[in-house]
Amino acid sequence: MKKHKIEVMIPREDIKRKVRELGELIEKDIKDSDNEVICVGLLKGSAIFMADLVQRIDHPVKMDFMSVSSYGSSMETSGVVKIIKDVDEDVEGKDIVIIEDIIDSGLTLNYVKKFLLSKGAASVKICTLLDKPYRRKAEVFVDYVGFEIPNEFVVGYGIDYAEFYRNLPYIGKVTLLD
Ligand SMILES: O=P(O)(O)OC[C@H]1O[C@H](OP(=O)(O)OP(=O)(O)O)[C@H](O)[C@@H]1O
Ligand code: HPA
Repeated sequence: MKKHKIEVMIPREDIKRKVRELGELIEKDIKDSDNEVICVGLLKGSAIFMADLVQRIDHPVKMDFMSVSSYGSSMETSGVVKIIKDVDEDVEGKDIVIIEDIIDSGLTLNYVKKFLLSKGAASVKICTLLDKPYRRKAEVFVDYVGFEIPNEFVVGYGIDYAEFYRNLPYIGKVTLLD
């Protein structure tokens, strides 16, 4: 790992408040659906966000996880998305809410949304804690966004730099030092 420093970008109290708001929004949208609702977290980045968010949804939902990889270096995505672990649940006829930590190029969510629709999901919505809209390579409609952030490399609350820092309770900005 290169020499770097980390500064707080979004403190834990702001994340807490936002997670509560997102949970309420999702609850409002799903509570009248006759379909089963499955929250699908994308590993590993969404794990902490997902765990907090589902507790803020006052409606019975299932939890499932997918693992997808976009090959690349520790700070860049390559554009090639591959499914490492599929959902366990049958998604046919279900309402899916994909839970993601961050959207950057959009390639991951674009691919996963199409994949779940191709398996017969009745609807697929997307909830991301962070949105970096500046480097989109694929169009994705995001239904629920926590924070729009500048084009900085961030870590914490599930998000990693070379697999470290997922355990930080806040979102931090990484600056490389020379
Ligand atoms: O919009 P994109 O450019 O596709 O980038 C976003 C994806 O990249 C990161 O995942 P990563 O592949 O690093 O896996 P991780 O969740 O295990 O950290 C992040 O968690 C998103 O899933
Ligand atoms: O800012 C980021 N941090 C960590 N992983 C990422 N994947 C896309 N953007 C980021």
